[in-house]
Amino acid sequence: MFARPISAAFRATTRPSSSQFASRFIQPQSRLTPFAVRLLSTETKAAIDKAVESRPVVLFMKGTPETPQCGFSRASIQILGLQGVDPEKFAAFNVLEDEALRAGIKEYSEWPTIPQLYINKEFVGGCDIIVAMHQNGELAKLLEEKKVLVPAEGEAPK
Ligand SMILES: N[C@@H](CCC(=O)N[C@@H](CS)C(=O)NCC(=O)O)C(=O)O
Ligand code: FES
Repeated sequence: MFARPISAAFRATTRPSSSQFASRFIQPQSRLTPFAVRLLSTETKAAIDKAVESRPVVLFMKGTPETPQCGFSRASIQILGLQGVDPEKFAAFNVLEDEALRAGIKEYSEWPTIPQLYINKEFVGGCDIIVAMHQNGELAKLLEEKKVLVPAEGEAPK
């Protein structure tokens, strides 16, 4: 399932009524507050939960696997391809299609940048981590363990 956009779902669920609108934006008590301001709405969180659960391997990226719009997303998708991730077990979500997703995923994962990789609903990391895990063999081990690779010829499908 490559590049199935969830922007429609986001648009449908994140438009607030005027009364909801104010409550989405909690003002910090002071400029020195140690706590981050929470912007992630329940609706956006639910939509991201759904995206993360949609397939075993999920990449939030800029652009699509066929046409990445950033080198970090391109490198990440290339590595998943090189590793032999089964397209049936993979979904990509284009954050450039939805501002709520682009902002929301950063808070959801507590990670400030795109791309972001999830495997079996667990956040793995961004591009640097994907590259490092690709180089040190950890990614191959993880993908094998989670049975998300295209079966080798002659191997029974998992
Ligand atoms: N070092 C990062 C590189 C990714 C990165 O720096 N992404 C930037 C530029 S594409 C980003 O997402 N900035 C925030 C944004 O564009 O919303 C990683 O390991 O993933
Ligand atoms: S879009 Fe400029 S570095 Fe990713």
